[in-house]
Amino acid sequence: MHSDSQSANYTPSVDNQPEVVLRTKNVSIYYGDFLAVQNVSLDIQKNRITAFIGPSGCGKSTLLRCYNRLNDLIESFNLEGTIEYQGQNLYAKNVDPVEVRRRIGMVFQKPNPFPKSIYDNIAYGARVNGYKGDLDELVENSLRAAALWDEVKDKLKTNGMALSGGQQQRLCIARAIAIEPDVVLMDEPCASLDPISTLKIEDLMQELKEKYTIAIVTHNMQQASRVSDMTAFFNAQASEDGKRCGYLVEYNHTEAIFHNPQEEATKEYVSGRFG
Ligand SMILES: Nc1ncnc2c1ncn2[C@@H]1O[C@H](COP(=O)(O)OP(=O)(O)OP(=O)(O)O)[C@@H](O)[C@H]1O
Repeated sequence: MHSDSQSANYTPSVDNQPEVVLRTKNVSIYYGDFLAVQNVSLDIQKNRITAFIGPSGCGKSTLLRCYNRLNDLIESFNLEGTIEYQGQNLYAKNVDPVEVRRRIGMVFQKPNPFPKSIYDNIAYGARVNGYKGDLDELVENSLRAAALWDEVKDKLKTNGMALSGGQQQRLCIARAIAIEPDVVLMDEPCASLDPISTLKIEDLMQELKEKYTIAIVTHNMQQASRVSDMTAFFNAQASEDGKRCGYLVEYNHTEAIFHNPQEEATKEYVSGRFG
């Protein structure tokens, strides 16, 4: 199985040895008996944007959710292989998933602000974590970092749900960074946004990567080529039982994936000739 994935799982010899934040080693992911993702190895590098691209069902979101142990909430979920965060096994028995999610935040496809004021959307996590600093300052700084402050500074008591979709998504990003994570995972963060809001989020990502490491799942190849430094292309193929299993075809600098891919499948996918 996976003849091309075996020649692949292509990872570049990386220049300047950037620091690895999340190391994925031979990871296979199951939902019950179903092997959703097979044998993925890739490193997510510090202060870079890593994009996961590939056809529907190849396991991009499944893998992304493993990085902050969100799949733990699914009873049938099982992971083989290892994911190391800052050199530590993320799935070791003594690791607290709640602490993992504090360090590795997530922004979802559909903006999901709390049905609370804009202010409380940001302050909530800090309060829960027993934040001792100045909450007003934290709210302002987080909203500024998410490029939302100027639009909402006069209505911080307004319900977050009353904002536009694009503003809600930036509020969710502000909420994610308010708890000062290291990594922000984004699962198709622009899928429900108009082109202008999408560009705002893309610009924002460029600013955020100065401080955070970002991994993003996107269906939008232009977006991957515009925003990411590294791109992982996944595909799915039928296993013996006819079920489709995802695997990593190729992982490299975004420029190489889009302009000089090593694998035929990548070439076809990025040129739109896939399937
Ligand atoms: N909670 C779950 N229980 C069982 N199977 C699941 C679950 N979540 C995902 N899957 C299956 O795992 C496979 C990978 O799904 P996943 O959503 O990770 O793919 P994806 O590449 O992100 O797809 P898309 O681009 O359509 O979002 C699919 O076959 C999907 O049906």
